[in-house]
Amino acid sequence: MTDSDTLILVNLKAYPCDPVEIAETCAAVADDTGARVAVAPQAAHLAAVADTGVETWAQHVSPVEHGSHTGSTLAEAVADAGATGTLINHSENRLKLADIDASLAAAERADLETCVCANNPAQSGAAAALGPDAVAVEPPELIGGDVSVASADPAIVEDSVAAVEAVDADVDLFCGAGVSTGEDVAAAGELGATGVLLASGVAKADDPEAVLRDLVSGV
Ligand SMILES: O=C(CO)COP(=O)(O)O
Repeated sequence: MTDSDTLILVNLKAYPCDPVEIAETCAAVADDTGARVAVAPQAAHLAAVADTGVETWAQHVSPVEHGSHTGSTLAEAVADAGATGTLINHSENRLKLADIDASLAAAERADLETCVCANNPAQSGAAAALGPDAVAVEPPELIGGDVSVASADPAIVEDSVAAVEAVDADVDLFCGAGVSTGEDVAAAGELGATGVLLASGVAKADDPEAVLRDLVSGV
């Protein structure tokens, strides 16, 4: 990838890492290099992560408005905590079609950038039809593994780029699963992705800063 707008989105899932330490590292690497690096922590950590100055995303927003929705993740609350974007329909938090649509509406109401996750090219095209800012294709069988989607199954990325482009050329295509090196980021870019999602490569790393510096070298 050669575009400094390329997004490297670090999803901390529910890993037992220090979200603020990782956020500070991401902010420092982004400042030093001009790369776009964002962190998606647990909802309860959003404000602390956003306070570091790093671009902050939620992992999910609920398909609800203000009201009687105990246990929900309200888009407006996520935005108040400092998030500027949100994942929707992650492989580990799948939603029904109508709920993806309503979560997108909630995120848009709160002025959050949106990325809907998908398993494969057909789902990528379907997700694009709902009008998010981006779709992220992440084959579930490669999530958490050592081999990047871009090398294990490049056709999934290329076909998803084409499927999204055919539906709405304004929607970006990101990819994820097994991404952990600058080479992986560069390979994703060559296939047409304009961002990567990753988790274990940073959240479980002994030296997250070294991994992040390598990752941004592929932008
Ligand atoms: O699910 C992912 C990011 O949202 C990918 O996870 P890994 O980077 O651990 O494969």
